[in-house]
Amino acid sequence: METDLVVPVKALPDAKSRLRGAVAPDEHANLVLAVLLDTVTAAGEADGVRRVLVVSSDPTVASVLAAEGFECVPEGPARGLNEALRHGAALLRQSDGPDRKDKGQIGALQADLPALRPDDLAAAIKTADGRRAFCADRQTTGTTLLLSAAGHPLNPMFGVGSALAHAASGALPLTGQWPSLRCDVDTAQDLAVARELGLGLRSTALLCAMAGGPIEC
Ligand SMILES: Nc1nc2c(ncn2[C@@H]2O[C@H](COP(=O)(O)OP(=O)(O)OP(=O)(O)O)[C@@H](O)[C@H]2O)c(=O)[nH]1
Ligand SMILES: C=C(OP(=O)(O)O)C(=O)O
Repeated sequence: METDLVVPVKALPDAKSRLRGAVAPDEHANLVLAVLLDTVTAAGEADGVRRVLVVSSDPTVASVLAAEGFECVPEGPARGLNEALRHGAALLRQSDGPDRKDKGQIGALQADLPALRPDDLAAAIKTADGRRAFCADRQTTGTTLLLSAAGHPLNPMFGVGSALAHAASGALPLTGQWPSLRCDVDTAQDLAVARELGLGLRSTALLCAMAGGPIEC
């Protein structure tokens, strides 16, 4: 069985506000884009992943992803992270052929995993084995990956304390090590941890290119 992933991204001027200050103000949007590209590149290379669909109404996000060959659709009429995820999941389900209808697993993957390794994501999906499941972030309170049960709705509950909410909804906590899947970057400190794990090519290139930036190359 293969899994389709929805990756939500806010409008760039508002995105990753807690990460502001990690790089110069005029590089913030480029950092958000580099982190996104590293995330979707690794996700697309993971065994068990069939499609990666970004949901964002930001035109720059859409054009950068299109240029790199990734799928992006605008948000639907309802605003908010969980609404964007539901919208992406519905579009994926609608486009399923008869062989997959009502059988596929859909996941929500955060867009801020710049150290993501395809093998960590593949191992988490394999462990879920078609069950509703989630992977908590390294602080254990947030969620970096939520998987629907095969053929069932995603029912996303992202937001403050989402790990508890997902567990309470019956999702299986995925407890493997998978540090790259747990390291979402909300703050400059998270970015430093991701850097220790090993950033993807885009984030590495951006940070290296910045004179006096946080990475010495
Ligand atoms: N499409 C869409 N994505 C969203 C929305 N709200 C949050 N996201 C995305 O959901 C993911 C998780 O959100 P956060 O980690 O809180 O990221 P953020 O909201 O950009 O960060 P902060 O401004 O620091 O809270 C990020 O990839 C966001 O871009 C939304 O309303 N629509
Ligand atoms: C919205 C979430 O992300 P974060 O905690 O990284 O803001 C979440 O984990 O549910």
